[in-house]
Amino acid sequence: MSSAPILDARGLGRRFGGREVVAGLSLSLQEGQSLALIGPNGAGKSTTLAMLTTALRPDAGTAQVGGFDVVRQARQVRGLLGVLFQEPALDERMTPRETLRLHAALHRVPRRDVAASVADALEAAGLVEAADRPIRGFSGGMKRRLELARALMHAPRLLVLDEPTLGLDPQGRLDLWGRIGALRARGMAVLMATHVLTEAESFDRVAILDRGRLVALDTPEALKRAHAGDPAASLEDVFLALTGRALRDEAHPLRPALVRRRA
Ligand SMILES: Nc1ncnc2c1ncn2[C@@H]1O[C@H](COP(=O)(O)OP(=O)(O)OP(=O)(O)O)[C@@H](O)[C@H]1O
Repeated sequence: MSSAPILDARGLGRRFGGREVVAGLSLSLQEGQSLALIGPNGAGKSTTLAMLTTALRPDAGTAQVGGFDVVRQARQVRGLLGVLFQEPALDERMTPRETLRLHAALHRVPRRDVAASVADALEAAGLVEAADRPIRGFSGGMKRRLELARALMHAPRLLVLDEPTLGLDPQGRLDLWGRIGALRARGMAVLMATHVLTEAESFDRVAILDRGRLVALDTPEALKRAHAGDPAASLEDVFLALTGRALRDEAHPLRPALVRRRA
């Protein structure tokens, strides 16, 4: 049981309006490992994460988290996941304390533990002083820290991040990376989709997605050796070698994904 993967997806697929957006996608992740999903806009990264986190029903294949099926056992799956979506998901009229209390209630944290667990999360997020102020006036970095602390409150076994540093200033990015790095060092499994290839470099394995298909999956070093012929190459070079197209390293501020509503 201990060697069972925390995440196991086989032949996952999804269509929108007859168009295959994700096709035949298989990947797995062991406890304590990290996997970065990279690919250009529209490659299917967010759709993949939405299926793996039970937000979207796959129309082909299967996926399990901790041995639970993402479609038939969605509630158990959600209990094992901490998720940071691409688009901030906070009610800005609420305060951090209210937000964390609500999360504790939704995840059935025992009543006697709620105050301590909210206090720990506020401390971890560096939001003790701002705990009772409406989120509305917070910086992007403060909101992200709150979302991360909330995602970790129910001690998830797998943290799923969709473009976690999108929209953050350099200091906010650095701060968030420090936090995610510390979690990885403590053995939390992390699955992340990103455009920022330098952020994927430090992950145990990198999956390259292009037009909904997995084109390579290996350690960053092995990908560079095999596809760019040079261990000093960048993941950008690997993507270019595999697809013949460049992949921009910078997150675009006006990406359509930010304004699109997912069905
Ligand atoms: N609800 C939807 N309805 C119709 N098409 C969709 C929907 N969601 C995603 N798509 C389409 O599926 C394709 C993959 O989108 P997805 O958001 O998964 O890609 P991505 O790799 O995450 O890109 P980005 O980095 O821009 O978010 C895109 O062409 C997108 O327009």
